[in-house]
Amino acid sequence: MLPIIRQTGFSAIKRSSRFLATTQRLSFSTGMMLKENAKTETPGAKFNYMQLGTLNHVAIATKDANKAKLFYETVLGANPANISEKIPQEEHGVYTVFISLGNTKIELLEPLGEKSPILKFLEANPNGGIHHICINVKDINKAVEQVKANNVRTLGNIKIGAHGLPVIFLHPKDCLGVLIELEESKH
Ligand SMILES: C[C@@H](C(=O)O)C(=O)SCCNC(=O)CCNC(=O)[C@H](O)C(C)(C)COP(=O)(O)OP(=O)(O)OC[C@H]1O[C@@H](n2cnc3c(N)ncnc32)[C@H](O)[C@@H]1OP(=O)(O)O
Repeated sequence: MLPIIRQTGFSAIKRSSRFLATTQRLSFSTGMMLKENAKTETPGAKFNYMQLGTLNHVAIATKDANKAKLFYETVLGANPANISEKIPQEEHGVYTVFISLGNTKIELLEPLGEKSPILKFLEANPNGGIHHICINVKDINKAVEQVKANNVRTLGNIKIGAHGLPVIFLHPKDCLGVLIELEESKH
């Protein structure tokens, strides 16, 4: 039994059990070794404070965003009023088109420039495919602190994303094979 449980009574036991369950789930699902001292720290101080929010968008890489946009509109019946223009995101090396679905969005990504981060993905997947998911977080700095404490690599620094809000990408090799973008948002 951990020293913290012996010393601080029943409510601490409940909190510690919840915390340990959380760290065990994290350890199981990511297959990563959690830092040795994490189990003895105050519940919530190092883990689970980033407050994962709703799904912001699912991003689909494509060689031609206008063609993809037409597919969503004409074949899948997306309301044109819910589809954005194709917008260059110079800092990210992509063009984006957003299709609002009410509770979330689809982001169509087309490469912009020779250094676009989605070029290799499209080489490997010439017909395009799901490139990343974006999840809202309340505080991106805390989120970065928490993922780094769990040995998840961030890709580059926090940047301003397509919605004018801070975003950061997490390495797919550290996230069960999924490229994850976190966006600081109230949702
Ligand atoms: C506008 C903005 C916004 O929404 O606000 C955006 O969306 S910007 C959207 C575009 N921006 C970004 O994606 C920024 C973050 N992305 C990156 O830094 C990069 O694209 C990486 C994810 C590191 C991939 O790098 P790179 O293209 O050089 O490929 P790589 O061949 O070295 O990839 C290393 C390993 O990761 C895998 N890998 C690569 N891309 C992946 C993806 N999207 N999902 C899952 N796995 C992926 C590869 O298969 C490879 O695995 P193996 O080693 O097993 O073969």
